[in-house]
Amino acid sequence: MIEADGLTKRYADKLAVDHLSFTVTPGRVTGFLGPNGAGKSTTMRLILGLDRPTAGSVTVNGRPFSAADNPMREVGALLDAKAIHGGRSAYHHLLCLAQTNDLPARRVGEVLEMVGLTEVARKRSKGFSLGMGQRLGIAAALLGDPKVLMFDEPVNGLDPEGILWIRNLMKALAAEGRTVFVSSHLMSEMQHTADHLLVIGRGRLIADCTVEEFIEQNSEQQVRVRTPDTARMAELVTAAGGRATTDGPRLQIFRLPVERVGDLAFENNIRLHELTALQASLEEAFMELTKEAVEYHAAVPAGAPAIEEAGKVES
Ligand SMILES: Nc1ncnc2c1ncn2[C@@H]1O[C@H](COP(=O)(O)OP(=O)(O)OP(=O)(O)O)[C@@H](O)[C@H]1O
Repeated sequence: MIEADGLTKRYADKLAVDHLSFTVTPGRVTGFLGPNGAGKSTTMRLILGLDRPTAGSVTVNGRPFSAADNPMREVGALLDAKAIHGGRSAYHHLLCLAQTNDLPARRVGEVLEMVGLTEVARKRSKGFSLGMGQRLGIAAALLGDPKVLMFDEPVNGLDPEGILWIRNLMKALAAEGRTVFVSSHLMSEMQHTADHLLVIGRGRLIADCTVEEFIEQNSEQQVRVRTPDTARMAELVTAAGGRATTDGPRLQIFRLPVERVGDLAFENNIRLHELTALQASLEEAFMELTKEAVEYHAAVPAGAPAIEEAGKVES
């Protein structure tokens, strides 16, 4: 369990983390989402006692992490996968960590097996690919068999197979009753991985809810219909308080639930060839919610077409 209470971090005139209060509970994957520069890494560093808060506090299993008797048994963290001595083999890197943290040497073989690095364990990690480096970082995090795991952007730069592996690992660790806290700016990834979401923008908490609640609360439901009578259907939608845009034989309908659209067609004897409820993707809901909180916006070239309706998924 991780509990933050009014957690705040200021660097000179930059408020990186702004009065964050949240609880990360065991048994589920909690996704920590926010655009670049939102304060995710700073928050994770504060949790691990690598930085001191300007105000507020954060505890791991009820105590500040700096007070932990055996830190690696309590929290396993993957912050920067490249922070490994490249001249050492994966085996020696882990053995060294085990010895300095009073952990049994047999754990080295066990975690190497868990992350699939047994065959290359005696090779220097300098030659490791990005994915192998991530696996080694995760092996180190698992070494102390901790109840709390924190991963900062673990899928960055990984191929689809590596992403799937990390996703399944996180779910399995949560299913064992561990607290799994994972940051990402990839919404689509969190949609498949997280049970619960903490969303931050400019250091502030802007959502603390399940993935389903997040989409429901932050995206507009839309309905798509295909009908030979688009003009009449569009009129009825407008009269009922909705909005419709035409796309050939299809209508995209906003502000009316799918049941209401179906009833309107039925009551007015309009033939429908399609009636589909569209739910915005997590990506879209996230962009909508954080658009005010993004630090740096790219300038849109004058005359560039607006991109709309991207990322809709059928629900
Ligand atoms: N040591 C530091 N000194 C000064 N400013 C810092 C320091 N560390 C972070 N910041 C600033 O604090 C803000 C939050 O940064 P942080 O790295 O926590 O964000 P993030 O959400 O992890 O972003 P990203 O996804 O880009 O890694 C940023 O504006 C960053 O520039």
